[in-house]
Amino acid sequence: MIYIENLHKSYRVGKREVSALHDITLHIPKGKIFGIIGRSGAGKSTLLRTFNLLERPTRGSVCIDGVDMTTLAKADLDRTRQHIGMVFQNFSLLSAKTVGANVEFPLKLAGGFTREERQRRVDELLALVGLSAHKDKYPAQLSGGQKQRVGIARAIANAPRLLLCDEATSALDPETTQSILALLAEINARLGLTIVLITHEMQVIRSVCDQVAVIEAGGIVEMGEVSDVFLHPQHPVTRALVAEYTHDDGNLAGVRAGNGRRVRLTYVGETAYRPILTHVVEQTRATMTILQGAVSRIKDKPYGQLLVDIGGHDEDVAAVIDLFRRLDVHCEVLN
Ligand SMILES: Nc1ncnc2c1ncn2[C@@H]1O[C@H](COP(=O)(O)OP(=O)(O)OP(=O)(O)O)[C@@H](O)[C@H]1O
Repeated sequence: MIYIENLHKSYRVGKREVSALHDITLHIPKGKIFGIIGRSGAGKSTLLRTFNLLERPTRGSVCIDGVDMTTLAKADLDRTRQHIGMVFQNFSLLSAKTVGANVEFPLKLAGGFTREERQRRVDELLALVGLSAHKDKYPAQLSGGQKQRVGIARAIANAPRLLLCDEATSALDPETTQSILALLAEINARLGLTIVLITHEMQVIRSVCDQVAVIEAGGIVEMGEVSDVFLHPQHPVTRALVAEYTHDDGNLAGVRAGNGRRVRLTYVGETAYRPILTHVVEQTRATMTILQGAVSRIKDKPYGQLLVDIGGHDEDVAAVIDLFRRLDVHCEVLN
């Protein structure tokens, strides 16, 4: 649905040309939630803003549903933009207008609706985001999470095909963040809307995204299904972002264990519910010490990740690793 090819963006700062994005190529399938993660200054906002041409690329193409946005004349671009919603970190609500009027605003801009039609649509949208009781309040009377719900209702008012989220949860506390992410997931599932979000938090990616691109210094360094990238990060930047989230640096300085092999075990799907550790301990002669572990979910998929120390004779340790692999457990030997 979205194809970005060989995209470059540079800014002129004084006499210097500063490159913000270089050679970005990515494909986002229809109906998916696609996350772009990176550190501050990596180029996330610039990249997101090229999707609706708020930033015009210096080179390259941005094709949405077969139309290269960079080739559109102003009137066509304005029309196409009405099918691309955007949600902002600071909500960007009109403070002098009520919640209802904020959501109605893009419908008025688009034109073609009667007053009654607009009111019906506003009521529908406020029900969808759980704010029916707040229609006549002003933004200042709402919590951050409620403001973002208004921002989302406004962004999807014209039934866009694509929703761009610019750090939509960065200003919110962890609990509110989860409720907003759940709302985005629900909208994605119910309306089949493609969502592209940028974030600096792996937690956001893990909770809702299907696919992810990791961006660093204006280039994509790793991209793929979230379960692959999160559980088997390859690039140092991705490894660091995952390690910050899991508090797992692979060394666990200060944790004392035997002199065995330190192994990271990763398993996804149904395996997460099976008593595999008991099975392996019963079947082999090695000892096993759990140094760190988590059983959680990547979007809807359960996974487990354990750091263990496996002690015993070399052949016993090898037998354990072999048995884990036969049980579909990914083993990464760290020492
Ligand atoms: N209008 C501009 N003029 C000059 N340089 C810019 C401009 N906008 C962005 N840049 C530069 O482009 C690079 C990418 O910036 P961008 O805002 O896209 O990063 P980011 O990953 O979104 O960062 P953050 O998470 O801090 O918002 C940075 O080096 C930034 O200084």
